[in-house]
Amino acid sequence: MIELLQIEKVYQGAGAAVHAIKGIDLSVRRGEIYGVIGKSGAGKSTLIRCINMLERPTGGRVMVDGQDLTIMSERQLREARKQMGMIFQHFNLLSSRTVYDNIAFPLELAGKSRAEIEQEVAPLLDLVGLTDKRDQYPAQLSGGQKQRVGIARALANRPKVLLCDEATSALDPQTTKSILELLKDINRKLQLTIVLITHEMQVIKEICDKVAVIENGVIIEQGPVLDIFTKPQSSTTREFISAIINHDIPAIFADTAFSPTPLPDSTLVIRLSFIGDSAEEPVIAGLIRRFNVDANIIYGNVDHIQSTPYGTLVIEISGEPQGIENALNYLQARKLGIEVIGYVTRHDRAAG
Ligand SMILES: Nc1ncnc2c1ncn2[C@@H]1O[C@H](COP(=O)(O)OP(=O)(O)OP(=O)(O)O)[C@@H](O)[C@H]1O
Repeated sequence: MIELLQIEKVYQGAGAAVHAIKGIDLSVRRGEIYGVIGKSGAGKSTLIRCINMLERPTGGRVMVDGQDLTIMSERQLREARKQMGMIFQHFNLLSSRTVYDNIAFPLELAGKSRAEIEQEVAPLLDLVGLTDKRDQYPAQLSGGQKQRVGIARALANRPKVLLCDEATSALDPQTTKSILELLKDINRKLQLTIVLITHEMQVIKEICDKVAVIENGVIIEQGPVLDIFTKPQSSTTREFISAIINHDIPAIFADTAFSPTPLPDSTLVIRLSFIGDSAEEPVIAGLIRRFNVDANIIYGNVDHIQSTPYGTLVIEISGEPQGIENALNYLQARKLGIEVIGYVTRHDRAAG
């Protein structure tokens, strides 16, 4: 549905030029919810604004539904933009217009009649749960209600894509949850493709199918949310995830020197990630029974990414060297995420 190919964006200001986006490729399938996460200044806003050409990339191509937006005239672009609704952190509602008239605004611009507008707006009010607020003004609404108006307005032209620019960043956690649920709901009901940018991993965890991590104008990691959460590759990604899942080495190992290979009289510390049904399997019990080793759980956590259960366990396996190797091979042969943290001698372990 959306293909970004080698997108570049250089801002030429009065001072030095800012290279905000450096050769980004991104592919979003129809019906997908794709999240882009990054720290302040990483280039998120620039990137999402390149998708609807609010910001013109200085290089690369933007393909939406098979059309190349970068070669369009302003007139063609105005037409193409109708396929893409957008919502904003600070809602950007017109304060002098009622809820109804805010949602009606894009339809008025499109030259629709009063009757046509009523026919379109009424179901949108219903969809976002604001039918009883239709005649109120933005100042009379809560933040969550304002964003619902923003969503309804963004959907007025029946777009295929919804772009969300930090849409929940100004909202409290409870309201954030309800807005994310609404986005998920319209994604399903309307087969809408959603691209969102955020600096909160919780948002990605709640509703996204895929995620890209952006840093200094470059995508440093991308893939299905479950994969990125259970096998983060970069320190930035780990940092984002650590807000929700603890991927750090437990504190008791803080000063421990780990060896990548077995040492005389050492134990093995590993991190296991479970996804889906295997989260329920009694893996540790099996390990102890089969290989005559001991497994000491140092850290454990079970959570859900949307409806999929996943867990992380840090365990220390001790026993005869051959038993430990057999246990590791057994775990690696199963559909579990395994990360070998390292071998540690019992002596170091006691000191740590
Ligand atoms: N209009 C502009 N002119 C010059 N530089 C800009 C402009 N807009 C953004 N930048 C610069 O481009 C870089 C990326 O900014 P951008 O707003 O895309 O990041 P962001 O990840 O959305 O950050 P935030 O979360 O703080 O909004 C930053 O260095 C920023 O200062």
